[in-house]
Amino acid sequence: MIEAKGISKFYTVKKRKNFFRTERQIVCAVKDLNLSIKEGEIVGLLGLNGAGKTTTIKMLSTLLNPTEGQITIDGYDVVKNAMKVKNKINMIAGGERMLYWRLTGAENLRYFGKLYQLSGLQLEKRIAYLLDQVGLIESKDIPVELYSKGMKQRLQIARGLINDPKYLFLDEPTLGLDAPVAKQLRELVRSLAKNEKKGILLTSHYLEEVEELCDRVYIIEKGSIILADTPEKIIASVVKNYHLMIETSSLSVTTQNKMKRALVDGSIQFNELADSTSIHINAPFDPTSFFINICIAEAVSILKLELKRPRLEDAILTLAKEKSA
Ligand SMILES: Nc1ncnc2c1ncn2[C@@H]1O[C@H](COP(=O)(O)OP(=O)(O)OP(=O)(O)O)[C@@H](O)[C@H]1O
Repeated sequence: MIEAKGISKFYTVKKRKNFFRTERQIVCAVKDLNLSIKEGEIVGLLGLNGAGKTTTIKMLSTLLNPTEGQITIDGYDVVKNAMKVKNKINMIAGGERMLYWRLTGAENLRYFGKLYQLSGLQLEKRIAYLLDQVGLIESKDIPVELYSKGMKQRLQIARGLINDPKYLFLDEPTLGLDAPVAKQLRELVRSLAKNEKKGILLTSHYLEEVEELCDRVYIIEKGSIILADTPEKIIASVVKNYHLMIETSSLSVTTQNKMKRALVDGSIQFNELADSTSIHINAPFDPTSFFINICIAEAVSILKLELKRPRLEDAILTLAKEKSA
């Protein structure tokens, strides 16, 4: 398990005071942050620009030392045992960094494998396995500069897996990819966690991706965690607005009035159609079963039913609005 306990990071920056003088200023990028990632778990780290995500990932991946607090990976302190934990982790970033364009796909993996002291048959087997996993075996001898964006990103994934890390940090892994390629990558990420039991920390600006993949999500703001829970619970705790549309056989005024009275909290609107009525309900709870029961009791046939449930994006927008209010 990765565990961060009370970590903070302060940067010292020089600010120009006037033409002749600069003064030192302390920037607090991360403040007293607690976080954990278990094996087999996909954990999301969300926050607005400048919230402290990159700084947190850099500390978790040994690229930066925390100013305060402690991070352990399977019990090893990342500062005191940096070499030991480096073999347990790796990072995959979106975009086109971290690859050598003049080298072929296989040569890139060979180079990165050697950095992890892999060599000989063991390394060649690993390279072949990973190229096969990410669907690049046919293109292994082509220079990376001739790869498409999707191919480069798949090679990034293979590179991040070269040392068979137990924990992976994924920073915007589907950035700029077409929908089908992004979908394939999400499936691979899910399989790495569920089948290979890797612990994964994911940052992404695609909130649907986070909602779909993550078991738990941390929301970070100004360097501190303000919410930590499953996506469903975060949505339920922040957004209290469900929209239900039911199209039924034509409703009498009496039945409409009964429905109005039954809905104690929320709003209801009826639109008469040619042979039916469409009912629009806004409520701070999921009103589906409640209204189905009323329809059954009133012998009303349901022709169509659509529930628009709130999404993680709605929760993040609500939180941002609350903070700026
Ligand atoms: N090397 C640095 N020196 C000084 N300040 C820094 C440094 N790196 C980050 N910061 C500051 O720390 C804060 C957190 O930055 P960080 O890059 O961790 O946020 P982020 O959530 O990753 O943002 P983004 O989504 O824009 O990448 C910001 O105020 C940023 O300006």
